[in-house]
Amino acid sequence: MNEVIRTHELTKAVKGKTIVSDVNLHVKRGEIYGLLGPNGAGKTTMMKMLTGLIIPTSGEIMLFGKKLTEASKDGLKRVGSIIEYPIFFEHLTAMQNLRIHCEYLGFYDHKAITQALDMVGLQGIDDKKVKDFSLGMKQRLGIVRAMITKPELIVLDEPTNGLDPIGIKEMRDLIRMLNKEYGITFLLSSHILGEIEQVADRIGVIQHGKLVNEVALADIRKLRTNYIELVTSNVQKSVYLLETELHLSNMKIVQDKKIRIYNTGASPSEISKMLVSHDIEIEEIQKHTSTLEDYFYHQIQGGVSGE
Ligand SMILES: Nc1ncnc2c1ncn2[C@@H]1O[C@H](COP(=O)(O)OP(=O)(O)OP(=O)(O)O)[C@@H](O)[C@H]1O
Repeated sequence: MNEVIRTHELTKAVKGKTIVSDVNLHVKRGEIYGLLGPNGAGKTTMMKMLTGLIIPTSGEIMLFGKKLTEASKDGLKRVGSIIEYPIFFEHLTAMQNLRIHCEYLGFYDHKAITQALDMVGLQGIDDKKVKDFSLGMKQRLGIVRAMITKPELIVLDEPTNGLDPIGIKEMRDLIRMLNKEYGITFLLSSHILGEIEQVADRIGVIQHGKLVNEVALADIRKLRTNYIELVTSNVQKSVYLLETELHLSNMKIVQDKKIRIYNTGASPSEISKMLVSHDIEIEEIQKHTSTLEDYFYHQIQGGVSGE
């Protein structure tokens, strides 16, 4: 079974308002899948349905190839999750919190707790109460708690929200390590492309409750193109000269005064030298590479920021 999650037309409506609409999501075993979308797009609602916290209005969820229903929640035993913020008993230590969690699950294995603490670098904090933890440590402890039952899939809702840059990097490294060393599949959500692109293998873009696209980051990177952008008031004559003098053919006029020249062997200085020698006035000339932001911007027409 290569697919850990597959949904078919998954939909959630609350009080007549559709929050998640006909989503067909596919998460493959062993990958880090990033669900990317602006605030309010429906990411948390998706994750709540996938982890059995809320019931879909319609559609289907397959977890590890088995249908998730009210009557059959077997697949959830193989899933760990943190949805929204991890909540702890603040006046207790990490170990005490984890013991209570294990007792609640009816699963007590002291070794599994210490192993999980070691794995995320939280060893040696036995006496420290959770109220004295940084947000980054709380997030790590949340992951320990999600990992105790040795899940094959971990679902994390905005795991870097509120963390400082060092905390963000540590969280990213931890997710990567757990994925590579222990083969854990991850489903993460974020509203920041710059963050998710550094950790995810594949991205699903969600907006207004709809999954706009699912794409492997490696495939988008292959689509990146280089181009030179030229601004001049004499567009027609410039195009003619570029074709006849430099034998460039792959270009388009993108605005009144702007020409984009794609896959060119010529450099901006060669182009400007040639045009100037024909009395063309150049207002601006610059080399560009299309970015991931460009790609996603076109996907959702400006709804996701690359901040
Ligand atoms: N129980 C509910 N009742 C009414 N509206 C809800 C409910 N749950 C979510 N919503 C609305 O549905 C939309 C999607 O919410 P959701 O929390 O899933 O989005 P999100 O992508 O996770 O955004 P955020 O990052 O801001 O949490 C929002 O407009 C939210 O206000």
